Amino acid sequence: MAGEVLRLKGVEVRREGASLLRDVDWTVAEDERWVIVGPNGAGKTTLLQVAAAMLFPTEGSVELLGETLGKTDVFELRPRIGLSSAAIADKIPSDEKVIDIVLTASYAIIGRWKEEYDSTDVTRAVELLDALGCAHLIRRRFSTLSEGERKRVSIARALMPDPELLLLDEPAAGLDLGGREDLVARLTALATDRLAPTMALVTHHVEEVPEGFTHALLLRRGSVVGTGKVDEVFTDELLSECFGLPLKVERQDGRWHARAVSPRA
Ligand SMILES: Nc1ncnc2c1ncn2[C@@H]1O[C@H](COP(=O)(O)OP(=O)(O)OP(=O)(O)O)[C@@H](O)[C@H]1O
Repeated sequence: MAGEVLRLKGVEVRREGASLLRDVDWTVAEDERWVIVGPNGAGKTTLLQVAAAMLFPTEGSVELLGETLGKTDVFELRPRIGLSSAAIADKIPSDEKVIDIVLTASYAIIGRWKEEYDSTDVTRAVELLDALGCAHLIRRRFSTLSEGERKRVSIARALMPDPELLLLDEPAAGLDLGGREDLVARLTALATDRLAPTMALVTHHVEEVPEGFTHALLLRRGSVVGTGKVDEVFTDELLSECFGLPLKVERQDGRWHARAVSPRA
């Protein structure tokens, strides 16, 4: 049986009197690929921040890669986790070269300074960029990339330190149809790669869930509405409860689709 990567028990996050997460239980095993789905403001990013050891819960316990949050040095724990999020992309200096954005992940820093990288690091960075369809961009400045290219470079960066857990916060947000489909195909390849890390991906849209993702967690107003295997969680009932409107959910050729049920139907 696969080992455990993450276990949240009774996790509560409160900020300025508001409950961002309430009594969240979530367990992730090594060979699982999770999607976290929910409407705006449900707490998805907050949950991912807890899973990335970037945010400590107000209450509850977090076991992460065999360590307990609050009893371990997070600076040793964080490099074992790959995180791709808009918040990180926003911190990248505008003149930073794509190759350096990926390379600097080896030191968990943003912005190349005077560090030395050996040829193995450079080869790995180029291979990752190539796997994500960005090899031709290595000399480009990040600020000149399209939204889709930025997303793919951010994922290559998150994979650079060979993480045990890969967390992707809305990787397909802002992409056009072609860009979304290209990214979903690349994430499908990653999800079905036996050697790829354990993964959790945040999205608003079931259409963005790549094949090969095995489990889903639904969040609404900070609470878990459903958790378990994707096909047991992506039901009309649970997704309707999660988004607060009557939805019809279908799976076709391995991909999911959801639409509102017309009142006349
Ligand atoms: N410091 C804070 N103080 C009070 N409320 C906060 C704070 N930080 C976040 N929130 C609120 O917590 C809720 C959850 O935020 P979070 O970013 O986790 O949601 P989300 O599901 O990722 O949303 P979205 O899909 O819109 O990105 C939101 O309503 C947000 O306004």
